[in-house]
Amino acid sequence: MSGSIRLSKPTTTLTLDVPLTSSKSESNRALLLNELGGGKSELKNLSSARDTVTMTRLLDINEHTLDVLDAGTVMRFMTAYLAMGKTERKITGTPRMCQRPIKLLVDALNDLGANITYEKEIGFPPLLFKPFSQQKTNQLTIPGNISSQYISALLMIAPTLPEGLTITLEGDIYSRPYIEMTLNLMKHFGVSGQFEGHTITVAPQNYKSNSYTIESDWSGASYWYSLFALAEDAKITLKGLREISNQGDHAIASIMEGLGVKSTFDGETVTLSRGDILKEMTIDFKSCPDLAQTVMACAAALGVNLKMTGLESLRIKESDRTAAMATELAKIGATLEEHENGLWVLTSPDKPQVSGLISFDTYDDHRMAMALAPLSMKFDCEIHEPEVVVKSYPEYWDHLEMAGVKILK
Ligand SMILES: O=C(O)C1=C[C@@H](OP(=O)(O)O)[C@@H](O)[C@H](O)C1
Ligand SMILES: C=C(OP(=O)(O)O)C(=O)O
Repeated sequence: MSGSIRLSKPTTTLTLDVPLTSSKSESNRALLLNELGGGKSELKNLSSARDTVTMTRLLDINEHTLDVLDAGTVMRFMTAYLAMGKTERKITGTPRMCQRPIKLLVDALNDLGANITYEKEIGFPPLLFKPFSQQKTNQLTIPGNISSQYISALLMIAPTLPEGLTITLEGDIYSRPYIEMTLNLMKHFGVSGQFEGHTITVAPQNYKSNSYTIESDWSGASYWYSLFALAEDAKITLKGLREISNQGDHAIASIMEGLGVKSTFDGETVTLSRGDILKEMTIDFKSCPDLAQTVMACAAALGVNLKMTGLESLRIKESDRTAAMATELAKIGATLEEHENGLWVLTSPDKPQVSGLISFDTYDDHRMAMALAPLSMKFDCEIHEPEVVVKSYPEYWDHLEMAGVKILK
């Protein structure tokens, strides 16, 4: 694929009839839980996402230095796993990964009895591991509003500790559905934990083998909701999605009702249909931060204004996502501004004044590329570095093409 691709809208009905990729969040948990349980579980429908390919590869090899590339879950989950190990190891990642904070998790693991140090800057990868000595405490306190991945990582290793673990979450709990996904999958593999108020307790227990079929990716499905909302004519059926899902991003189904998309569930299939579009929406993304870019781009193109909260964690993801979206959506005349107390306001143009090709940058961030691509239903678009999508949805451009989007490579 070249340095950029050009997208233009289909000349016939936009039609998707192939399965989505499956969830990298579920896949990466299932892989680690299987490893902790002796590696005998049958995991079906693992994601093709590079983050999952990386997780599989790193659990398989026995090398000193592990490179997670740009996969946040792999960095955080493997850090907890390696911290419990008996050998000296190192973990590193892309330059951006080495700017994503990890001190809260490292401090928590060191309090437990791990021996982790920083190779370069304190608080950031690369990390160096010496063998775990012995459990020093079974009580930890950690802020709940920075990254749920720290909490998921600690929970998954918790039952393997001789004294188990109680984690108290301080402050607001962000990305809570991801913590619940972790506990639900732990339960599937034979380990129970109690989440009451701000406290999660996991007693010492053994993981057991079990088979598990990974669900399709609701975050990946969000782009199809946006494509549907913006297309003149579309017929979209999304497969392998559960109405009662482990993934908090199934919230896209209710959010998109305000942007004119209704969902009808039938077994594991969701069919999209048209509804009314609101003029303005107020949305809290605290539980579903990965949906924010999709919803902002779609709303901007539909002329819907948004008042948003829960966007704090977007700054420390693959890119500084709020800054990146402000820059890119300005290209269709929308403004995204931060107000007091964590409020963000998207002011969308009534009729975007766009002439000619819009050229979108993607900031090494898969979700920038995937969230902006649906704008091609309304404008001719160019997407730079389209290969970034491999992180979570490698088939994205192929699926768009199959659905009828014209792609010039
Ligand atoms: O645990 C997970 O699988 C994830 C948790 C979320 O991160 P934060 O908890 O850091 O918000 C989410 O943004 C990420 O894509 C996947
Ligand atoms: C934030 C994301 O992933 P991670 O933190 O696992 O890199 C994402 O997929 O949007």
